[in-house]
Amino acid sequence: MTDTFIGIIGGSGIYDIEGLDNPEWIGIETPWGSPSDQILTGMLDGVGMAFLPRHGRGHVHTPSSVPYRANIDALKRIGVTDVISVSACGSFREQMAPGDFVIVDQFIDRTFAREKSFFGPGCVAHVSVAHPTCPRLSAACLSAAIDAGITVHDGGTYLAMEGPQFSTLAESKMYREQWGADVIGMTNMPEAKLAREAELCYASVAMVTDYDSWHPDHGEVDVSQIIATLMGNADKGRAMVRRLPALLGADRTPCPHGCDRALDHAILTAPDRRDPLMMARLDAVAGRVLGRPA
Ligand SMILES: CSC[C@H]1O[C@H](OP(=O)(O)O)[C@H](O)[C@@H]1O
Ligand SMILES: Nc1ncnc2[nH]cnc12
Repeated sequence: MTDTFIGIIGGSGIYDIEGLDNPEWIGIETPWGSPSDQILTGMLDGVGMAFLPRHGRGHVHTPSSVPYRANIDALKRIGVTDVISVSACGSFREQMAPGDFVIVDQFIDRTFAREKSFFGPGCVAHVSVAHPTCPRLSAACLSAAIDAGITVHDGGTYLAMEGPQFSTLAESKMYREQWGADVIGMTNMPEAKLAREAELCYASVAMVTDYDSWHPDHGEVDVSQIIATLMGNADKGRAMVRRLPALLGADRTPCPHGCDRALDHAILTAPDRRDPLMMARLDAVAGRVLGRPA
């Protein structure tokens, strides 16, 4: 049994969370560089909480420039056990309307200009992301959203695009009609893959802000509309977060789905061929299986 420590990665429009006991912004450096910002830590109902604004306060990072590896490493390094992404997304489904939440359970990764792994030459590893989100953590998010009176959809496929431009009409139609995606955003990949490599449970709560560009009755997406929808629904996000500690509890049992043991059989590089510099960089992410430097 360990202590639950919930990490929230706040997306566009979410740069702070309220209501923490003993709140403190702390600066963390990682072998992968600086995270997007300092991390706000504190307690909520007796459970440790950490909040990291994905784009930084003041929104300085584009979806491509977000330091995804540093963000996940920093959360792991301070002891976070469960990471919840709260993001804005466009919807490909009539019934997933602006203001609704979607508990994402699958991804199509169309990003191409980002570092996608902690591993590499000198320490090669392959983890499974067949089920990229944690069912236990996702179920807690679903319950929290329902308890908060939010219209929430249980499951959905998130298409992660590179951006920063929104999709063309042809792309929007293809993702929706041929590829079966339900929502679209620019940030949950490689974040989810990196969380799996770091043996962190990861859930994605996506708030629908628009119908992208496919919908005949809605104009094309624009950023002011997205931010207006986000601001108009910010209380919902806060209400959901407030309920999470009670649902997850302070004492954490091992993940029944194995998220916290994802590296058990993943590392291929023979111990005597491992690069010591890589080993040092992986101290937080893979220390459980590689051993931590003395
Ligand atoms: C604000 S418009 C597009 C921008 O919003 C979403 O960010 P996040 O996922 O961090 O909430 C989307 O992915 C784009 O990065
Ligand atoms: N339509 C959209 N496409 C990509 N990212 C988004 N974030 C919010 N709405 C979006």
